[in-house]
Amino acid sequence: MSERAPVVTIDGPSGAGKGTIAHLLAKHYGWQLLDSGAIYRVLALAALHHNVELDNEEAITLLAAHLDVQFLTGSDKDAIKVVLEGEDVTGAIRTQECSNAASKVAAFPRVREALLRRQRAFCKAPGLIADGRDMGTVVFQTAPAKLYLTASAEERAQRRYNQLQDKGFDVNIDRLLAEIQERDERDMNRAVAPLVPADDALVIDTTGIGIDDVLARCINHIDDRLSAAGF
Ligand SMILES: Nc1ncnc2c1ncn2[C@@H]1O[C@H](COP(=O)(O)OP(=O)(O)OP(=O)(O)O)[C@@H](O)[C@H]1O
Ligand SMILES: Nc1ccn([C@@H]2O[C@H](COP(=O)(O)O)[C@@H](O)[C@H]2O)c(=O)n1
Repeated sequence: MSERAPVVTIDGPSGAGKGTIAHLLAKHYGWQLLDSGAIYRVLALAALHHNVELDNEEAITLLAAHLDVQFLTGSDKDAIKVVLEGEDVTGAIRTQECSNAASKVAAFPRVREALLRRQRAFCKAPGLIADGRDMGTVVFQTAPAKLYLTASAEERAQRRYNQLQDKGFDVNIDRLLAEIQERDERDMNRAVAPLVPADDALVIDTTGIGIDDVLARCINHIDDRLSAAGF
């Protein structure tokens, strides 16, 4: 990690609003953005493409160590293009199949180890907003400002339902809720880097709170923590 580039970590379960807030914060501060979930999603997709069994830790670790992925920012800074082995997979990594597969491969300790350096390389001046599950607890443990966003599983399922409906997908809310609960269970109870708030994270329960309010609370906290840390 570059010595003086500050990192803000945002962890939490699926649908808590991490990605939304991370993008807004990256824009607000003019910093780099790490969507670490996208790395696990790309790895899962690579496994599916190469017919690697999702329970084969050794083969998945090898894939992780050699993952040929690029995150490209074009003129529209909000849109990050994800390219796996030369193929644009920006949309393909967002399917429900890929979400579940990502959370399976993410449970392997050696896979997580193999992806650590790649994630830390995102930390560059003037600063980094890092979104994931273990950003504050493992990957950027010394970050000066840490956030943990959460919301009830029902609200998170409703948000995902609205998001998918807006995109024209026909979805079933009970199924979305079951998938969110299954992923929470796997992410929170795995042996390595389980999803928990870092001891020094500000936890925000966003149930019933709009995006603008959540953003304002995050900025207040970050500004306080950065100035306390001398940034
Ligand atoms: N506070 C909020 N109130 C209402 N809707 C929200 C709020 N925060 C985010 N959303 C909406 O919820 C959906 C999911 O948000 P987002 O993708 O940011 O979640 P996430 O935590 O990054 O999920 P994942 O970990 O699965 O990527 C989006 O459609 C977003 O606009
Ligand atoms: N730091 C992280 C980020 C993600 N994961 C796993 O990947 C899955 C997909 O993540 P999204 O944020 O894109 O939904 C997630 O369910 C986790 O299993 C992780 O382990 N660590």
